[in-house]
Amino acid sequence: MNLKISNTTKHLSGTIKVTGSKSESNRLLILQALYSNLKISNLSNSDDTHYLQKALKSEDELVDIHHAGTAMRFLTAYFSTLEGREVVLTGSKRMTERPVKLLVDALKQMGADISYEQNEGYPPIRIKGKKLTANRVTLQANISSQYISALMLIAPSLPNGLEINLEGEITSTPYIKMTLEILQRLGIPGVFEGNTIKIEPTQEVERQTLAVESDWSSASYYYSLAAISDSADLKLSTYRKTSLQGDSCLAEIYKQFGVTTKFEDDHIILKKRPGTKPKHIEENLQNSPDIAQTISVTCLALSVPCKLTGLHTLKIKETDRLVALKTEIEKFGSKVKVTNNSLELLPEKKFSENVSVATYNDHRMAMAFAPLGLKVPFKIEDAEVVSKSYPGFWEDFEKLSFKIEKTSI
Ligand SMILES: O=C(O)C1=C[C@@H](OP(=O)(O)O)[C@@H](O)[C@H](O)C1
Ligand SMILES: C=C(OP(=O)(O)O)C(=O)O
Repeated sequence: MNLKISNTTKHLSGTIKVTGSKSESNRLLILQALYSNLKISNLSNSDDTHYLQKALKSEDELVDIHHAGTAMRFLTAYFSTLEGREVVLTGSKRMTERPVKLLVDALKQMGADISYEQNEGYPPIRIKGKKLTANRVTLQANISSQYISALMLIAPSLPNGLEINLEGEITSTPYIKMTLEILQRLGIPGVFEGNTIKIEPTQEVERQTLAVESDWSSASYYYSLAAISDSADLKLSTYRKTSLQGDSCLAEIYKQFGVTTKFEDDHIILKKRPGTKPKHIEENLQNSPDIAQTISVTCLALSVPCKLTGLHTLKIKETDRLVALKTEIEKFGSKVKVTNNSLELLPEKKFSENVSVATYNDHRMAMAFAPLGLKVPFKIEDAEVVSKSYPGFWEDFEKLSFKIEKTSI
């Protein structure tokens, strides 16, 4: 499905209920599989969460989690602990290019039986579930925090708990802290100090319901809309002032664009102070890689030069996001320089017309570009990709006066 999008509204206003955080949901689902006393509310309706739920219920040997990276990593650890169960865990073509070696090696250190079905280091993998008794593991922490969260999630179910020693610079740290805090909220003792994480063995947790906060990465597209608009008044629910999600740093980052965030009850109100535009933007996004695309496009729309660093994980996500951003932003006439871990935007004041943005099976390519419709009409290819994290995205944008038409390219 290709969409032509535009929006000529001067003042943006509306109320949007954003789906639950995919990161929180996917952690809680693994924990629910280990501790049946746990109930979850406001679960994400994303494809990734859906495929994880399906995988956890499946009794088949072949388990396919499509594009869901966290599900792939979390299930690799989970299935390794299921005694007597044998699965082949696979995903989309892109998933077979997303590395799992560091996680597999760590699990093997703990006694797991995992082998590669095709290419060493990548899915599909065959896992023969075993009782894992080792209580100490070391792994490199600068490639993906998902490997570390995966180990932390199974840690309390191991007979001796787990001590995880992290080597090298730790990337995407807020996601590790989110995992720890969710464990602690369930009553599972754990600490993360320096380069060491320790999780205590826990047989049972108390009966309880944990409420998932709505997704902050999804909120980023509304921050971008507010920043690009002449004026805005947007109400997003359900959000909390103290979030487990690192992407809540958006509230701070978008102040530079004149976007204010007011926390009220269970929602936030975004307002745009008219006439505020930064001279340039410089951010290290090592702790919040998923908002790199959003910020790049906000800056493109406002012709604000920007330099984003800490982007070394972007190459192994749904697509190589650095290359994808450069290719698609340059279609609008601006220049982009990328390295292995940074992106620099050298914007032009005008936008090329009749651009068609390719999305590379990456939900965030579609959603990050969408707010640019406030400045110039353009097309988005394969717009249904948004369902990976936010299936209702286009309906929600229509509520904000976006004109969205199906088109052939
Ligand atoms: O643990 C998580 O829920 C996630 C961790 C991050 O991945 P990396 O640690 O690979 O950067 C993030 O990009 C991803 O969308 C979700
Ligand atoms: C990187 C992402 O997801 P995952 O790694 O779980 O596929 C994302 O949602 O931006």
